Amino acid sequence: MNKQSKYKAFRVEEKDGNYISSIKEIPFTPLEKGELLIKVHYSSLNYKDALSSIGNKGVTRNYPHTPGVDAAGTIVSSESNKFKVSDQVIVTSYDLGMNTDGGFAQYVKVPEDWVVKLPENLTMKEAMTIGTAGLTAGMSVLRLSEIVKPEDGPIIVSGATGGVGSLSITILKKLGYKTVAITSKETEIEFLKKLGADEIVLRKDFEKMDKKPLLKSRFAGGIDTVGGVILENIIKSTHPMGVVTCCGNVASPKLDLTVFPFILRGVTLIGIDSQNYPMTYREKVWNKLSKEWKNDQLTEAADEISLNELNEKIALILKGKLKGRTLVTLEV
Ligand SMILES: C=CC(=O)SCCNC(=O)CCNC(=O)[C@H](O)C(C)(C)COP(=O)(O)OP(=O)(O)OC[C@H]1O[C@@H](n2cnc3c(N)ncnc32)[C@H](O)[C@@H]1OP(=O)(O)O
Ligand SMILES: NC(=O)C1=CN([C@@H]2O[C@H](COP(=O)(O)OP(=O)(O)OC[C@H]3O[C@@H](n4cnc5c(N)ncnc54)[C@H](O)[C@@H]3O)[C@@H](O)[C@H]2O)C=CC1
Repeated sequence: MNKQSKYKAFRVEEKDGNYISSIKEIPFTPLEKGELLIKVHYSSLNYKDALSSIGNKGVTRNYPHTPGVDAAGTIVSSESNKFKVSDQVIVTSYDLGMNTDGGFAQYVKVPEDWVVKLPENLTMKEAMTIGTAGLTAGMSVLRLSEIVKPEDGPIIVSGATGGVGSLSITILKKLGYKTVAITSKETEIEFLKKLGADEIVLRKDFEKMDKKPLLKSRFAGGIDTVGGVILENIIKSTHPMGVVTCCGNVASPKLDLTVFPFILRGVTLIGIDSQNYPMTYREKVWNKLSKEWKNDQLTEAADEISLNELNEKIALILKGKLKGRTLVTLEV
């Protein structure tokens, strides 16, 4: 690698409290022991990247910064004993795209401990169609399936047209669960049915605040990606001994609940944290995503954009207007 050379990145800068993004040329910095330099072929857009790009200090403390919690690429330089030059790898979460420059760039520099070998049955493009959203969906379904089985009843999924929601529906379908998808997008009902949703519930009918501590029990479980009143209503509508996973806060980080769903119905609430998910489980989920959970439909439906188009898509994801997955190609 020529020390003088630079690489392109989608860079967010802070100017007088405003956060401005543009494509910049960044100089390479030397690798430390245990680090890898990866030439990124694909990244993908996750909600967290949008938060990073608008200056959410809970995600990124210091700017200038390159967002992108996902990257798939080829190792071009290695100071690691675990990986060698030419290995094809995936990096998702840990600190990538948060306070470490992320995947919206032609190169990323990461510690070896964050890296997963690309599973045999996945291309880099497929891996990034899955990305952090798919890993989170996989973790959610895996945890849920340890407690409730398909014969226990339907599973409700919120934020169903989004990255985590849509991938959750496809995995649940593969495992034989009946699914109920919550969406505000009446135009996407066919999309959700094609993914495998058995029933659609409109968001406006599910986000009404109800002071009652329990609602009629309707679902064996839930995969919630939005938080707030929708998560409250899912928990209050879950069957005895059912389970709800919680990973997101696009609607709200708040929960206003009583203990009754937990102590009168034995409902379990499971928090999902993909960022620090241990490597052993991470590899297990990636292997399932590459084999029995693999879904070609979403790969085909994914939108593919370049770094130049990121700003436009970030504005849409923040408004809840994106559907499925958005791949970012760094291939030239
Ligand atoms: C792909 C994944 C996702 O999409 S996750 C969802 C998107 N992410 C977010 O919305 C992040 C939101 N985070 C925040 O808004 C803030 O971090 C906060 C409100 C949760 C906390 O901010 P605050 O300023 O109140 O906390 P401190 O920085 O003072 O920290 C307090 C305490 O918590 C620990 N902590 C902070 N952030 C995290 C984190 N992301 N994961 C785990 N732990 C966290 C922090 O280390 C402090 O503990 P201490 O023992 O004192 O070090
Ligand atoms: N805990 C973890 O490890 C992870 C958490 N997340 C979180 O999960 C959530 C979903 O992430 P993605 O699927 O990447 O985002 P996304 O933008 O692709 O999907 C969000 C979905 O929620 C819907 N939505 C938006 N605003 C809403 C509202 N007010 N009420 C109800 N629905 C609303 C959108 O229409 C969309 O269908 C985000 O909060 C993200 O930060 C994502 C990945 C990992």
